[in-house]
Amino acid sequence: MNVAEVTAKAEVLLEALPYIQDFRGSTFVVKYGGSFMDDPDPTMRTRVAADIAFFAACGINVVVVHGGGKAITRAMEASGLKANFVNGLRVTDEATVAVVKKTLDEIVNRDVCEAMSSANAKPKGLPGDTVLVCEKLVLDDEGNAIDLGYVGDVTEVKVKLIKKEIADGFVPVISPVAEGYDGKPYNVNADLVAGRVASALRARRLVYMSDVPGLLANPADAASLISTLKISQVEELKKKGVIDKGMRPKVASAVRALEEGVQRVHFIDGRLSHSLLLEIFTDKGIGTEIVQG
Ligand SMILES: Nc1ncnc2c1ncn2[C@@H]1O[C@H](COP(=O)(O)OP(=O)(O)O)[C@@H](O)[C@H]1O
Ligand SMILES: CC(=O)N[C@@H](CCC(=O)OP(=O)(O)O)C(=O)O
Repeated sequence: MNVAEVTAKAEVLLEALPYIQDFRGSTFVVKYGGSFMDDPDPTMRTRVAADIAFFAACGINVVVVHGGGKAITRAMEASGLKANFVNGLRVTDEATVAVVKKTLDEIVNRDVCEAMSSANAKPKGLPGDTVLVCEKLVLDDEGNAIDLGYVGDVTEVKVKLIKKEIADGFVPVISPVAEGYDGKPYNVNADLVAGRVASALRARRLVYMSDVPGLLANPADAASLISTLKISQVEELKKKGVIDKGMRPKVASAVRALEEGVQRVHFIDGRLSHSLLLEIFTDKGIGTEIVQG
């Protein structure tokens, strides 16, 4: 390696220094997206896990919430059940919620923890219904009455239990299931869980990783990235159909988290090598940042 190459490497490290100094002791919540986790290339998951290990080594308290929508749909099909979504949320009857819980806790959570262990990130898998309480979801994101079956809306995050794991040096890895007031497990959209967990922990950063570069003005055109989205622009983009499908719960929970005190919310592409590190530790982010205003 010549001097210029060595210097360039040092410069990259130094660019991260003020961020590392500033973020030490802060809490980040990372939504480990369902879609990109499904990629057949396992190195994708390992790279994200390495980024999380990097944060943890810098003294940042990372909490992971994972999805698993595609894995659930596959497991439903294998059981002869048909997946059906309303505004990005899965219609969940009694047979479906059993498949959801089994798939998330026994397959996806284990996979995420394995990827993190291989990057020495010290994961601690937490079935969501051990740390999240919910009521049945009865209103959609427009305030209209809705009945999706066993779909919950998180009302309590057991912050003490999560903080205890962090204090013991673990990265909590939470599945998107919550315990209802009837003691039964409910299916909760993972983006909504990530937002509620971030608010409850007063996180400094909430990062949603998915399989798109961020929020796109035209979902069919990857080059149409909206770098900064103000809360005041959300309604219009919803009316135009730009914020649709899986983006609806993502944007709704991002807005709510900001209103509840989370400092910044990012949407980034989990398929892109080390997008998490680049978004947080460099001067120019790469995805969509959602801000107050
Ligand atoms: N304006 C938009 N920009 C980007 N993606 C969009 C947009 N509108 C809808 N989407 C869809 O949202 C999906 C991401 O949400 P979701 O399926 O819930 O992903 P994940 O499971 O990774 O959280 C994208 O794959 C895309 O199909
Ligand atoms: C109520 C609801 O829709 N729950 C989601 C939970 C998993 C999830 O959100 O996974 P992704 O992040 O991969 O989409 C579902 O059943 O698909």
